[in-house]
Amino acid sequence: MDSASRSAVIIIGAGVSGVSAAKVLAENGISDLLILEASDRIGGRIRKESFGGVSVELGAGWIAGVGGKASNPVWEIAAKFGLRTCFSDYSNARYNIYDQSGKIFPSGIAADSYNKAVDSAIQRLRDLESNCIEDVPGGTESPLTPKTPIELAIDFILHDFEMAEVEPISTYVDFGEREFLVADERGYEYLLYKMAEDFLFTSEGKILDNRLKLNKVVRELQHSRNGVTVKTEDGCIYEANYVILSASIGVLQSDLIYFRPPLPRWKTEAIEKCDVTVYTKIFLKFPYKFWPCGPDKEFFIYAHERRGYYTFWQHMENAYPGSNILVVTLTNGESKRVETQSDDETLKEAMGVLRDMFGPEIPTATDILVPRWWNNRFQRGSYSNYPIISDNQVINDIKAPVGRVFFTGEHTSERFNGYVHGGYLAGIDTSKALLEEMRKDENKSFLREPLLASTGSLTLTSSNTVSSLQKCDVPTQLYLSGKLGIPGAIL
Ligand SMILES: Cc1cc2nc3c(=O)[nH]c(=O)nc-3n(C[C@H](O)[C@H](O)[C@H](O)COP(=O)(O)OP(=O)(O)OC[C@H]3O[C@@H](n4cnc5c(N)ncnc54)[C@H](O)[C@@H]3O)c2cc1C
Repeated sequence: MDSASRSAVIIIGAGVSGVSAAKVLAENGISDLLILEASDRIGGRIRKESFGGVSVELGAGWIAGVGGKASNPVWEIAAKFGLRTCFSDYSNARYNIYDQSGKIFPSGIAADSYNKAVDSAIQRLRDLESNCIEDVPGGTESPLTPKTPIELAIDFILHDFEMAEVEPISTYVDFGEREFLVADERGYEYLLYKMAEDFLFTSEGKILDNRLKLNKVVRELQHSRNGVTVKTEDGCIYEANYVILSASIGVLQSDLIYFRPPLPRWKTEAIEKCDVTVYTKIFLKFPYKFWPCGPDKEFFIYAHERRGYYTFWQHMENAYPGSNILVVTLTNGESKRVETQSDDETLKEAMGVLRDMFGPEIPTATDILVPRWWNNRFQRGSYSNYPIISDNQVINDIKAPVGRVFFTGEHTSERFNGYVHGGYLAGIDTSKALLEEMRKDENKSFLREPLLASTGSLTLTSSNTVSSLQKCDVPTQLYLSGKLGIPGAIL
């Protein structure tokens, strides 16, 4: 059992933000770091699994935001390491809408419904901006409120999928509107291993460095001006000068991690204000194809009177020809509902929908994979979703450090929250902010040397500042009196 070993920085979580944060620290000479990850693998919400003979992505699947003026950094890393991807063309999805009797809606009706839904969404946005209505699901009834199955299906596509959002999204504005599906047997997570290789000891594709500790569920963070003590579920205690916490917004909203002293109110209020989207991709394997194939048929939609009921479908023939796999995406309420039932029940429902669309003769899927992001206590959802009209203070408060605890993760990315590149860039930003803080701390310790020398007790160096302070009463008093060290106002 590890007990009270002390590091310069402990990073909690080895998703993309934790790994990118650690890499920046290592590149800046902070090799005395420790990564504590709750699960038995790195990657977090980037996660592949073998299914039906291929590698499927349970979490992030697309590199979103490609082809614009600026280059998406994740796209650059993918290109550098030759990750296999496949362009996703959503533009025809709205012309592949099936009703419950298996008929495809004529393109004119589909186009009219789509335009109506866009008008409705724009109107709603304007109303929200002028504070006419509260942003509640279902909102106020208007003639444009979706009611029929096709309207509900399009409304779902518009609002629950980023590809058809009506308000501009920084990812697409900055990096471009194209999206590429990762279709690589090594998985999207391969990029994380390649990033880790730069600063952790690896051999034959495995990370063997003991600065990465898996299966370490952090349950308590005790923080003070002197440092941070981290307690894990298995009873281990780690100490550090600083902590970077990359757990998701859903985890921060849960009671998994106990802060001592508790986080200040401005922090907890901001954390509560951010919504969590649950987004679930259900994979189904069939003995043979019975759906139309081809690039313009990759995505198809099922119109049902229940909004979001097995609405959005994708075949995997473009990514993995011959795989005979379909993917259906559920969100929020439907995701949570399905997470609580057995996979057999889910299979039955999905088959009912497919038989509506393609007839009673189609074969039953031979295998099903249902990820459970909501019930995963290390995730509690899929990604952050700030209110459309949100004030910048919320996100600033979410990412602001509390004393020696720094926060990172996709939810702390002002422009790209919800995306892999958001997590990646957030990790870099947080580490840069921490390095800046460490530099300030170092300068302060340099300034206080003559003062401390006059006490005749000890001289602090930048590397041992915090641990020495902990051991010595006199400088601790000076430190706590606010004359030295980090400002008292932080806590
Ligand atoms: C189903 C789904 C689909 C998505 N699709 C896309 C997509 O197509 N494109 C895209 O760009 N993005 C997509 N995303 C979002 C993207 O995956 C995330 O934005 C990104 O991976 C988040 O990275 P992160 O490092 O912020 O968090 P995480 O990946 O969640 O990393 C945090 C890590 O902290 C660990 N942790 C949590 N609590 C503790 C604890 N107490 N102690 C120790 N460790 C802890 C977790 O196990 C995890 O490994 C999707 C996400 C999901 C779930």
